[in-house]
Amino acid sequence: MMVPLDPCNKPTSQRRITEGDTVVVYERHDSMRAVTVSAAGVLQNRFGVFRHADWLGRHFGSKVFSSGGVGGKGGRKAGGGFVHLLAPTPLLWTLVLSHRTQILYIADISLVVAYLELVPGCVVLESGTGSGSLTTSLARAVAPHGRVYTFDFHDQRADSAREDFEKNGLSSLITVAVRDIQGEGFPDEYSGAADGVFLDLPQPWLAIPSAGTMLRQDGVLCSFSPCIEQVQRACETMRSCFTDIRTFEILLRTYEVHEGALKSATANEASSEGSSLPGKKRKIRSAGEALDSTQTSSVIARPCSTARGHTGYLTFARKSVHGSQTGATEVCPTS
Ligand SMILES: C[S@@+](CC[C@H](N)C(=O)[O-])C[C@H]1O[C@@H](n2cnc3c(N)ncnc32)[C@H](O)[C@@H]1O
Repeated sequence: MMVPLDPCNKPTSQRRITEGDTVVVYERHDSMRAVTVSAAGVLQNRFGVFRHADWLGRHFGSKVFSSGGVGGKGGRKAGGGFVHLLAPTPLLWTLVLSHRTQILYIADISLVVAYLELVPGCVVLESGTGSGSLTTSLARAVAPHGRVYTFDFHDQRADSAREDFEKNGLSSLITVAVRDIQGEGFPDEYSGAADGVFLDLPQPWLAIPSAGTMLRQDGVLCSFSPCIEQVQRACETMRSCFTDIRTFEILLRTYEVHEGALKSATANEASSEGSSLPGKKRKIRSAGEALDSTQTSSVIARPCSTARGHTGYLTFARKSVHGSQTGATEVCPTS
């Protein structure tokens, strides 16, 4: 049985792994992969050899040890490598899915879900489907009674996305169709029925009039574009039947959190080291410094040296009763 991402199913803590489930094998935050569990399956990684048979019946979230370090089911011997077996939530799925296209990541996805005001029961139209990264989070937001209708003009991408949704138990929430949305617009049958429309297309301005027709009054459109020229052109088109047009760029700063030996220091010294929690007295240690009696082990958070930079611009607009603004459109950062 597959493990649905549908949040209305049992909480992850109550679910046990069975044959055919997709699990996210987690080594660390930047090293994980999706694995389909089969009784005869074996996973080999830098931590050793893991037999899927040892995973069956365990709760999602379990820590499991490699065969070399396993003493019976669930047992542990010193030196055995381990991984965690996590349920494929939309967040994790975005990190492990196979990239058939560029995808949206969780920072942009979070803003999309919030700004489209998605709640259970909503109807969302999306194009293009791409690798289904955003679609998976849209589905969770509208579950259990809502629906995501997603369109891509590329047959194979549509097929692969459909297979992924099926595997993740999302078929009841997502319909995938092949259609040239820039050329033909969204199907008439959804006219006025969409609570939200999302576009990740090379020429979104071609699909915006159709998006306006699909949205219910007050519904929200979002267009994702990597280039500001595309944003400018999309905004110009939106002005005829949308209001409250706003563009955002999300630049995410992540921190590495790890344990280390620390030396006594004042708050000022600590902030010059780039530590978080300003104003609190804490202990720090420079690299290579020897341990002394003032040092303790503590958790350190530092900004990652490689931060993910620009992904794209998210432009949101609300369908208005009386659109048709005049004048030129200019997109520039607010001060
Ligand atoms: C960047 S990908 C979308 C990625 C997606 N947002 C995700 O998070 O996985 C853009 C997709 O738009 C599709 N596409 C491009 N032009 C299209 C059109 N005219 N109609 C429908 N889909 C189109 C492409 O085939 C591609 O799969």
